[in-house]
Amino acid sequence: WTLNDFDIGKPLGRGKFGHVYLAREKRSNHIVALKVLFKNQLKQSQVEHQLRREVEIQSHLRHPNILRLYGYFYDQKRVYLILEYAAKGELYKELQKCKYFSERRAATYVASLARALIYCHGKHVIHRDIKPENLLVGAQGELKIADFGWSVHTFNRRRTMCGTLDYLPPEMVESVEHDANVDIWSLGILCYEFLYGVPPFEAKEHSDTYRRIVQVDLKFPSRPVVSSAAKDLITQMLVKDSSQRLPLKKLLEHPWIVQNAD
Ligand SMILES: CC(C)CCNC(=O)Cn1cc(-c2ccc3c(-c4nc5ccccc5[nH]4)n[nH]c3c2)cn1
Repeated sequence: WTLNDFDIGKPLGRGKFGHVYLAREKRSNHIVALKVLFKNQLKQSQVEHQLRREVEIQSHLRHPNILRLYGYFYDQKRVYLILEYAAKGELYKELQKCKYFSERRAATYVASLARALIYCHGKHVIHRDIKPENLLVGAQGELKIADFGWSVHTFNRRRTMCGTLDYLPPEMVESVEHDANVDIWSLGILCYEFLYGVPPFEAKEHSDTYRRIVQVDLKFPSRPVVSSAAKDLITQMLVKDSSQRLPLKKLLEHPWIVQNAD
């Protein structure tokens, strides 16, 4: 591929992804999202090898709820990622607009994310960074894990935690090694945020958020009204001991998911 294979359209997202443009591949008229990364920026942050590894992983992941990486190419100064275009944009904008989701919508999203994570874990890929900012919505309203987090992961390794801590499980906050069960925790956080509009351990100061996470200081507000089945599921996912968290396969059999997910 080269840049000449594409007609470039409007910028997507708000530049927080770096530069991502709507683009159309000329021969097939296929619409894609073209992400442009500057080589000198990659060099500065020593992420070239990480990027190559992420590209390698992502190009082998084929799942309806994981945003496709179709390919990549580069020129003198830039690396271009040819990504799937998600017609309905960023999920968190939708969440901000309607404050919180219905139980049916939340359960449908959680079930599709659980299936995507089961697929990833089956391929020994973990920590798909599933906070709302990393989720896009396809033309049929289906969720797509876009995993912008690859750069956040990398920088996190080199710098103190930046951005929100809300999604980090105790083992990561206490920076002990983590396994696929971190994704169960993050999905529990996401499920809570879908239903209440805010993550469970949110606090003004990072230090307070840390403390609430490691103490699993889980409280359910009285508003909005949420079913006890939903609260039961969240309680089984937000468990400090990662080996005691509800396995994703069991999540798909939980009454709240069975009764509410489409
Ligand atoms: C290193 C590598 C393999 C990771 C690959 N993943 C990324 O680079 C993550 N990433 C995805 C994007 C991205 C951003 C926005 C979109 C969109 C999109 N559709 C929209 C519709 C309306 C409004 C905004 C939209 N953005 N579709 N696909 C996208 C893809 C940006 N970075």
